[in-house]
Amino acid sequence: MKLEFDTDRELDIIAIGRACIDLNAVEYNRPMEETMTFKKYVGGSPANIAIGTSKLGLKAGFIGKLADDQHGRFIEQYMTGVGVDTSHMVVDKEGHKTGLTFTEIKSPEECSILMYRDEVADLYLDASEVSEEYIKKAKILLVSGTALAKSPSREAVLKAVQLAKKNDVQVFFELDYRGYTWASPEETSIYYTLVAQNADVVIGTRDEFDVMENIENGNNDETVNALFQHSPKLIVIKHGVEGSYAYAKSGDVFRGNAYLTKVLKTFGAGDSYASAFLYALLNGKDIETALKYGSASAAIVVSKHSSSEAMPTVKEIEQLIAEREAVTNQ
Ligand SMILES: Nc1ncnc2c1ncn2[C@@H]1O[C@H](COP(=O)(O)OP(=O)(O)OP(=O)(O)O)[C@@H](O)[C@H]1O
Ligand SMILES: O=C(O)C[C@@H](O)[C@H](O)C(=O)CO
Repeated sequence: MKLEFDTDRELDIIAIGRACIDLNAVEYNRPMEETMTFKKYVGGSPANIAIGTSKLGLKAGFIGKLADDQHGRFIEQYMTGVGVDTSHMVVDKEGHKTGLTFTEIKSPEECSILMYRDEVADLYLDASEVSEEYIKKAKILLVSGTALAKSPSREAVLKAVQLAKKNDVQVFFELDYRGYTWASPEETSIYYTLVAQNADVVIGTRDEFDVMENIENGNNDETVNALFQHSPKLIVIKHGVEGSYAYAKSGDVFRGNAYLTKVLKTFGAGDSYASAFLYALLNGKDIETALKYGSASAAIVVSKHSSSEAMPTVKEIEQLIAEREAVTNQ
């Protein structure tokens, strides 16, 4: 099964949401309390996906709000440098700051993030800063769930979704749940459900779908059956190193296996997976193949230090898939 896209568009994907800074522990395999040095990268799930898809040769754009400071300028320069169209990244004029994420790498299995996101510029994106002319240039609008956490960013995203639907831009919703910015589980569930029901494709971890449904230990079949009553035609549910499942509205279910690797840290897996999954779908690959691209891309990123800078090339992804298939076929 393949997804069809309008080929007559200037951009492949526009991501909307946060572009921030990751500060990744340089001395890893120790707790944050003992970590003295951090390396700076661009971060924020939708920014990572825009960077990842751009490195794979897609034409990616971004809608977001940056702080009017050195960090904001670093993000804009980095994203432009890797080929992302930053023409719709607006600069905040009210003194809001860049979101920071410190990452703790205690061991390859035990990683966590510590977010500083009070009064961050990205959540001040205003609906008036979302342009229909820009959105209609894209094949895909990629929405990050965290951008729904607070107004005015929430309304900006809802407007972007409305404009995408009006202009036949496919809406991909990455649940991307970061508890820190949300007021309550009920509020998250309401906005996640609203956007998921209006999306064409929904991607998230099992835990994130539980957040959407405001339940514990949810069941994939029940989740997808409920969403298939609405707009979605494809739903991807990720289970970490256990792999992922893609459910199509037709009833087909595809399994994506993780590629085991020497893991340095686990964060960045989801964003690299989404980038390569999108790349493969946009390049006419079937869903089974797209799952392999996503898993291979994630395996490469979890073996490296960053999320954004470590995003692989198509050649690296295809090489990893070919190597693993050669071993399996022996
Ligand atoms: N330890 C691992 N080794 C190899 N591949 C992995 C590992 N963890 C995750 N992956 C791959 O990445 C995909 C997405 O991972 P996961 O379900 O952890 O997403 P996520 O929670 O959104 O990621 P993140 O930690 O970046 O938020 C998995 O389906 C799998 O293919
Ligand atoms: O999404 C974030 O804001 C932080 C990311 O940039 C970080 O690299 C990560 O956790 C990716 O999963």
